[in-house]
Amino acid sequence: MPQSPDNLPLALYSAAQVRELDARLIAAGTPGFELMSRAAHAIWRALRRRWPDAGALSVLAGCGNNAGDGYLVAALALRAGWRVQLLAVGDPAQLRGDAALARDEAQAAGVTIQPWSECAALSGVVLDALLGTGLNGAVREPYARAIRLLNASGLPVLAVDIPSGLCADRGQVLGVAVRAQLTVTLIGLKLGLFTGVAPDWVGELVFDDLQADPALVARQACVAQRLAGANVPRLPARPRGVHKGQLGHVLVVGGDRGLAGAALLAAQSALRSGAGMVSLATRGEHLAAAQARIPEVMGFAVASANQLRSLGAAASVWVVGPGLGQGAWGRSLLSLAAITDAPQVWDADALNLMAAGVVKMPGGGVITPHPGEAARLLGISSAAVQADRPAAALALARRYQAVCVLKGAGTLLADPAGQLLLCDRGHPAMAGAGLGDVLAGLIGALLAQGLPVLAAASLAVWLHASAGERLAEQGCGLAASDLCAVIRQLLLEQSA
Ligand SMILES: NC(=O)C1=CN([C@@H]2O[C@H](COP(=O)(O)OP(=O)(O)OC[C@H]3O[C@@H](n4cnc5c(N)ncnc54)[C@H](O)[C@@H]3O)[C@@H](O)[C@H]2O)[C@H](O)CC1
Ligand SMILES: [K+]
Repeated sequence: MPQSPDNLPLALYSAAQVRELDARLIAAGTPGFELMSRAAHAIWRALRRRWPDAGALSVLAGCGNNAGDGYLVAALALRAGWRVQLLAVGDPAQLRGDAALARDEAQAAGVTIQPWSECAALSGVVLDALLGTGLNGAVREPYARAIRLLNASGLPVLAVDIPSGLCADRGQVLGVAVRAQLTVTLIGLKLGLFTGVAPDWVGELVFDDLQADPALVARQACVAQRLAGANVPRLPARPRGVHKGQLGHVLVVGGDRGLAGAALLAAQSALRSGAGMVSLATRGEHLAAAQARIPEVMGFAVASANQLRSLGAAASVWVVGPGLGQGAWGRSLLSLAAITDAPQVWDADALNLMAAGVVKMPGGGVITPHPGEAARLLGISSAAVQADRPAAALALARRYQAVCVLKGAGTLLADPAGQLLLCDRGHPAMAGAGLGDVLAGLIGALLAQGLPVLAAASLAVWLHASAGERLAEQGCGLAASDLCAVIRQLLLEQSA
């Protein structure tokens, strides 16, 4: 069965770190060619599991060790009775070291090496053994042409280690990339397989550690960690005698005229996620709706910062921004938040006003930008944010001395010290209105219940993405109130 996200390792590496790991394993006594042979067997197992009756394999081979993996898979397939064609996009004479050995072993097994050409007829399953972690820039010809023709062929593709053309560090397409149905990645997970645009190019992901010594792997520095398994924080167990006063008081500030829903969703989320008390500071005209929808929430009509002051003093956590708007009312309330010591979560228009230089969040809180808000906060384009999401998240965490939750497929969390976490749960159906408000309220509730800032943001992101995934896979709509209910269910499951 394909590995579920929780079966994958937690460490995410850069291309350079995986090369370091390769070198460490070789230095520790495992020959590079042995690693390559193990890689080939892992790829061949995954290929037969996914396409057991294909019977035919076309290998597109480059000139590095990624190609070496491909040559050895071609030999395994031929020995298993499959029809095999190996098309060399680069000059096979350029192969060096282990890759040259692999080429020679393939030829000895009867594999015929044909030069790739535009009119080469591919058939069966195609093995992308063109480029791996050695990709060093936009894909050059003739590799680019070969990749375009492969993508246009509609044939099933297994990518060796990483789809050719996808940057192993940032998950960006460098000119052109192979769109794979299955990627078999080796020795270490690359960050670029989970961030940027990778989820649309990698397909099903299978990992094989090539029997690497776990103690040696544990010593290898990584660039990020996945939020999964042991890495997902948990709320402290509640003593039987606990009362709501010990579970924090979240103050949600937002809901300008016509924008009440966002603030209500944030308040509802904070309440459903276990905060002891939740207050909503909003426009007076919204109070009736707020009380009707969530009677447990204490609603307060505030017209200016002065009316917010006493309310704010009673709160242990502020969630500022949902439906705040960027007018005088929102600016007035935000100016008080900016001088408040309580831990804060700034979202939506609070971030836009901060990007405009109106105010700055006190350090030590959480900012939750989507790529557009992140772009405004960094003064760059959204495309630039998406082109290097890890760098954007880390830059925002440093600039605002806050935990940055950079939302989107493969949500990233960065802290000012440079720690980077990635959540690979979620679902495309989550790209909708209101879900950011639910996340902001959820982070506030977990902060209010005593989790440290990064832990609260991490658990919230994981719960939010897992709940969205569970609802979407059940074919349910993603109404924010349904999401709150599943988040509560997940919290109960976690504490069971
Ligand atoms: N023992 C090991 O090291 C193992 C490695 N594994 C596989 O090896 C690749 C990494 O191999 P490497 O030789 O470092 O690089 P690549 O094969 O990815 O590519 C180098 C090759 O590609 C050409 N090239 C680089 N950039 C471009 C570009 N922009 N356009 C065109 N061509 C480019 C370059 O000239 C070289 O010819 C790793 O991914 C694994 O698949 C084994 O899996 C495990 C053992
Ligand atoms: K590849």
